[in-house]
Parts: sequence; structure tokens; C-alpha cells
Amino acid sequence: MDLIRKMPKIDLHLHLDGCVKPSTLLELAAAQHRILPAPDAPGLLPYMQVEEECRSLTEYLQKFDFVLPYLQNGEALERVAYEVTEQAAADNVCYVECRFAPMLHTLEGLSAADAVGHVVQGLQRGERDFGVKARAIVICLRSHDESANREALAAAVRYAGSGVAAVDLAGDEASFPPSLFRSLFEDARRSGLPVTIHAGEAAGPENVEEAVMRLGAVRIGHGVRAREDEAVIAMLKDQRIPLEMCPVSNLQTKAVSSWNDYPIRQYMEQGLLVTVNTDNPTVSGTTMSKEFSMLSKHFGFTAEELVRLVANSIEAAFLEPAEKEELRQTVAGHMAALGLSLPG
Ligand SMILES: O=c1[nH]cnc2c1ncn2[C@@H]1O[C@H](CO)[C@@H](O)[C@H]1O
Ligand SMILES: [Zn+2]
Repeated sequence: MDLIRKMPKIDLHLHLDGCVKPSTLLELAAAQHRILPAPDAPGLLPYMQVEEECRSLTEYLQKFDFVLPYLQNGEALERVAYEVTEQAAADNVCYVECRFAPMLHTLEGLSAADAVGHVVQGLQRGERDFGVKARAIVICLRSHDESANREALAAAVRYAGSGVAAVDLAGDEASFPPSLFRSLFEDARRSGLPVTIHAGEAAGPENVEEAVMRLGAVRIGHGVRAREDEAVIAMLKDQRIPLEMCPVSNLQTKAVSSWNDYPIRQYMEQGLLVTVNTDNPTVSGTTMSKEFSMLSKHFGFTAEELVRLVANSIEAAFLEPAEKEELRQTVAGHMAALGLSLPG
């Protein structure tokens, strides 16, 4: 466990609104003169974190409704983004891609572009203060209409290459299939921003295929249910599409029924490019170290296998080649100090 904590790690799939600290929420509420249902951090946690009995992604997503009202101004967004890098540093995560849906932060007059600007500012301040590299990913939401999603996309394009690294599609996968978003993602692709899409989490392998073949995704969020179709697995392998797996979250949303049933080893043996991430540290009650510990506990992952996952994340990162190489050097240096060597 100590080695896991010290190991340099990478988190490519983490939602900004899923990692607000309860202590921060208390301060945001006080500054905004808003009432919370509990007076202290332990009392707030049940409102922010899922229980073991969580039954589905839809139920899981309800936790976000609780924090979003407090994240409607630039100051709050900048602070929680800054704290993403602080939390990353505390767990020896040296690169983080932090995703969020700007349109969820426009309820009190902030524009989508301003929301993106504030998040980018918070991440960049955190990069300087904590030595953690950070990029933002802008999320379009399945439950939003085309015009809202186009506004989010335009905000992403405005910050492309200056803080925003990619575009994503998230939300209720069971109710809104990816085919509804073909025209939106055609424009996303034309903008030059790379695309990652949540798929095969709460619906079947056809969504993974659609995301890659029709929407142009070059990475897939979760992809747990891709295993139900051999042809989809072959397509992921042939195109070397990284999977952003989030084990603790995937158990909670019932993308799988038990650890035994989690396809991570199977995917690695099939030659897929697997990465491991947190999804939502507060909502899921997790950290990168906890994710790695779970893999070592339930699947006997060795230190070398965990290092392989970190190497995969470097390969999958939405960074320019020179920046990626710099990250590789940094990670290799930290690994070497622990007596571990970074492959490839
Ligand atoms: O695992 C997930 N699957 C799909 N959507 C998610 C997941 N986690 C969070 N969000 C959605 O993304 C929004 C912006 O961050 C969150 O508000 C939540 O609705
Ligand atoms: Zn997610």
C-alpha cells in the first residue's frame, strides 16, 4: 500500500463536480449565504457520496445535483479546479485530466466560455503551486439539447490548446444513445479537438462501436460492456483505443455486478490499452491509490502491472508529443527512485 501511494500516478478520467471536498462545500455555502442540510463535513458526506446499495448510473448521477448549485460562479469553479490539483498532489498523481460540463454552471448567468476560463485558471494555478500537470476536458451532456451542447463545444474550442485538451459526452447513457449526437460530434472533430466518449457503462457494446466509428472517439470512458461483443473488442484492439476504466465507480453504478466479474484482466490479456482512473473521488469515495489497491487486492496486480497501467495512461494522455515525452521523463524518474522501471 505504501508503494502504491508513493508511485507516480495519472488520472485521465475525473469529473470536477465529483470531487468537491465537503469542507470546501461548507465554505462555498457560507460565502454564498446558502443553507446546507448539515453543519459539518461528516454530516454532508452522505449527500455527496453514494452508498454501497447504489443501484444504477441514474441513481449515482443524482449525487451531482447536490453540489451543482454551489458551483455557479467563477470563484467557486476556480477553487474546486485548484483543489483537484491539490488532491492529486496529495496522492502522488502527477498528471490529471479534469472534465466538467460548462453548461451545468450557467444557472446564475455565467457563460459557458467563462466557466471554462475559470476552471482552466484554477488548474493552471494548481499546476504552479503543486507541480501537478493538469488539463481540462469539456463535457457535452446526453440530457442537454443540441443548442446547449453547441455552446459547450464552442467554449471548448475557444480554449483549445490553452487549457482544454478534449471533448467528452457524459450523462445518462441508458436513456440517450450516442446516435443522437452525430452532428454535434462531427463539428467537434472538425474543430480539431480530440474526442472521448462515455460508452459501454450503462448500455451495451453497440454504443462503444458507435462512439468510435461514427462519433470519432479516440478514447472510451469505461467501455466495461464492450466485452459483450467480440467484434467491438477487436475494433478497440486494432485501433488501439484506450479505455478509461474507473473500477470503484463501475462497481457502484452496476456496470458490473461484482469484482469477480470486472473485465480488467481479461481486457489486458486481450491486448487492449487499459487505463485506470477515479471518475469521481468524492461521489465514489475513492483515490488513485485506492483504485490500485483494489486491483492488487481483487486481482493480485503486481507493482510491475500497476506501472504498466501508468505507462498506458501516458500513451493515452491528450498531450502534445513534446509534453507527453516530458511527462514520461518525470514519471520514469519517480518510478526509478522507487526501484521501478517504466516500460516503453
Ligand atoms: O460515470 C459517469 N457516467 C456518466 N456521466 C457521469 C459520470 N460521472 C459523472 N457524470 C456526469 O458528468 C457531469 C459533469 O461532470 C456530472 O454532473 C454527471 O452528470
Ligand atoms: Zn465519467
